[in-house]
Amino acid sequence: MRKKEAFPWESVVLATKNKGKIKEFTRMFSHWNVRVLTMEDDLDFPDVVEDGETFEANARKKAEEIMKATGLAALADDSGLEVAALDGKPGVYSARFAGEHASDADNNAKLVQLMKDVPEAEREARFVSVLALALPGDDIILVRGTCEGRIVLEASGTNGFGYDPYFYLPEKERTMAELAPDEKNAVSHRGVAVRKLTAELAERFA
Ligand SMILES: O=c1nc[nH]c2c1ncn2[C@H]1C[C@H](O)[C@@H](COP(=O)(O)OP(=O)(O)OP(=O)(O)O)O1
Ligand SMILES: [Mg+2]
Repeated sequence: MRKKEAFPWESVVLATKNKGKIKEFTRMFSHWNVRVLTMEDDLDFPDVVEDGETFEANARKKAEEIMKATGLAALADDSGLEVAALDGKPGVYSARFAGEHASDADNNAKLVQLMKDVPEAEREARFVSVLALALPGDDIILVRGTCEGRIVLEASGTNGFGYDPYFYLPEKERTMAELAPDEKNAVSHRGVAVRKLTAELAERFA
């Protein structure tokens, strides 16, 4: 059996309302020595306004507010898609690209609309995930993971969430939504960030 990763607290609460993220974190933390709680557990879970201009600012805000409300170590993820031909958009506005209450389908439709006249060779994009782990007290750890790919105009695959069906990974010759959960975690922005967080915790709390 795989050795459990050390975690300095007994529990961690996932400071997110995104079911796709919850699935991915739960899977990645299954070999951590920690109890993972979510908004489904009976916790005080306030709505956090994401008004920061950077992934770091929003991740920090989500983690700190949920840590304060629950009294538990809280892990937040602020993530999104940066498209080169769109000057890095939608970036921190990825969840609200097509409007305040936009669905993944609405956001993807807007992406395809804006990308359809961009030559295929110029469709580079990257996913970014910034994780903030707010520890009880004032301590906070921030890490950033990225994943490079290309935008495609036709959806492929049904795994994952968000922009995954339109995000093609040249080295895998598949979209993110065509990868199995463990394959996604091995290459994704979120997977990269989780491994950085593991290393940081090992260094600080060895
Ligand atoms: O692996 C991913 N695969 C596809 N799309 C992704 C991914 N990671 C982030 N994304 C997109 C979804 C959403 O449009 C935005 C995140 O927005 P973001 O505010 O961080 O998350 P959210 O509002 O869904 O949940 P919450 O803030 O409660 O964590 O980027
Ligand atoms: Mg959000």
